[in-house]
Amino acid sequence: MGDVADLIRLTGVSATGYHGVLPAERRDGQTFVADVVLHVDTREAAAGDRLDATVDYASVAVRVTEILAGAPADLIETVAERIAAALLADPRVSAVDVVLHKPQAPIPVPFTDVTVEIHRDRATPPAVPAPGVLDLTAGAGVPDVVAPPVAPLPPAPLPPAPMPPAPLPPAPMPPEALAPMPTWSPLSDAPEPPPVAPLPPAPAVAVAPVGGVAVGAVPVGAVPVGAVPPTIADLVLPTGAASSGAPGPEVTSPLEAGPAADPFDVPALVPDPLDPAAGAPADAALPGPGGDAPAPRGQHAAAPPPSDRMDVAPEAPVQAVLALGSNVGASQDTLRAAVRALADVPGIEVSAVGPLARTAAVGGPEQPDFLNTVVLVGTVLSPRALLHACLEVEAGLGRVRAERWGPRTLDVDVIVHGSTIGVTDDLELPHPRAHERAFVLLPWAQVDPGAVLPGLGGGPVAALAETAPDREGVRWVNLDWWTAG
Ligand SMILES: Nc1ncnc2c1ncn2[C@@H]1O[C@H](COP(=O)(O)OP(=O)(O)OP(=O)(O)O)[C@@H](O)[C@H]1O
Ligand SMILES: Nc1nc2c(c(=O)[nH]1)N=C(CO)CN2
Repeated sequence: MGDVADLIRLTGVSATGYHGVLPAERRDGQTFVADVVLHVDTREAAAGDRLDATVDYASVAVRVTEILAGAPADLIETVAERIAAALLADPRVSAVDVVLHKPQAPIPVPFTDVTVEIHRDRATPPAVPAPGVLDLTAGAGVPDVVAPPVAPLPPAPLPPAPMPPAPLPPAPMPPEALAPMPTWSPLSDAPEPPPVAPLPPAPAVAVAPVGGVAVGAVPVGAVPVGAVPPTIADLVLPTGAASSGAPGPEVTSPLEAGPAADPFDVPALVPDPLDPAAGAPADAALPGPGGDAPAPRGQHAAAPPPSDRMDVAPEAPVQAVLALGSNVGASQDTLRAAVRALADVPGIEVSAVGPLARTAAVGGPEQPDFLNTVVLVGTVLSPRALLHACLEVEAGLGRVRAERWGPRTLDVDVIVHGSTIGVTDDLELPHPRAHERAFVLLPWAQVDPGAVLPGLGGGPVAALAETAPDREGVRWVNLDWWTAG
């Protein structure tokens, strides 16, 4: 058998794992990808056309995934060795080649990938026992960190713009092998984990009304086992399905909408103070400390005139886009709480929630990756009132402003408010850096593929996302985190 040069090659098997020496790697996880080559004499299987006489590549893929998502190791060398050991445990395999990729490794300069590549055979056996053998020895293999209790699925690779449905992970596994992803628990890494029942498929429409949606404590990076990522079309809110109360604004591209339906339409930027319909001052629309409703429309004629265009409240709801980010604490829970808090603000109707992206930090000191998403809202608040609502939500969830672009529990930026374009001391619209931030543009383009960023440097959001310098640092963590939670 050893002299036969038959090879079974399996490439691109990926899973989120918790390997690495940095605490953030142990806490947040990242994508690991394995390519394996099995040296197997395939003649007997071919002659009899018998699967049982060869190595079932689907089982190999599942086993590799278990190891990638399994007990954390400091080194990818160790993970590669474990894979080699597990595959060589099959006596029909005379040798294995393993390439282990860590494309999101914390390397402080641009890079594409880092790999280790090993060859093991009967003469050069693996340096570690196969996981499962290892785990039977007292104390061995017990991970020293607490990782999410649910094994995360590999993040969906970024779809090429302009946004076809996100492809499934590349492993060529049959459906029955895909559904029961192994569960890894920090307390036991049992050699043969019981199969996990797949959840029902993800709902057809991933964008949910906010009111009344149950909030589950989903750990960062976790995707419900068996959940099928929604298609991009699923992520686009059907008009009118947005809010729990009055119909929400249309969430369509200004390119697609006719002039009368332009979601970026706002009244004149500098309203006639004598015209009561022209706009309310920011404070009238801001929720009070007790959550007061904004001033009823038509009752603000006596209010002082707006101080600048950012205080002009639109007559009818306009669409605004808010970008949310977090890289301190239980980020996914924080983002979930933030969306709910925004939805609770009088004058804001959340109409769509974007997918969750894990993104390398842009600017600032060295810091952990962010979780980012965008939220589309319809609002009757003025731009400044909307900003203040965002700042209050940040503060309510514990944000402390320390250093610029430093780590933060929660950041909520106003990206656009209707068609408002302007710069004041405290607010610039559109957000001055949105056009170059893939961590904003990619989730936005996912949830509204036809979106257009107005203003200088603006353009179709999907196209801007394609050239944004931080694009390579963005990975989908969870396409339906909002509805699946
Ligand atoms: N479009 C905008 N959205 C949010 N804040 C803005 C905007 N334009 C100006 N600001 C001002 O920026 C101030 C600082 O915001 P913040 O601390 O969130 O900045 P940052 O998130 O660290 O950096 P960046 O603005 O690059 O995202 C806010 O208090 C607000 O007054
Ligand atoms: N990846 C990422 N990088 C950032 C982010 C963010 O939300 N995500 N926010 C910043 C300031 O708002 C600065 N840098």
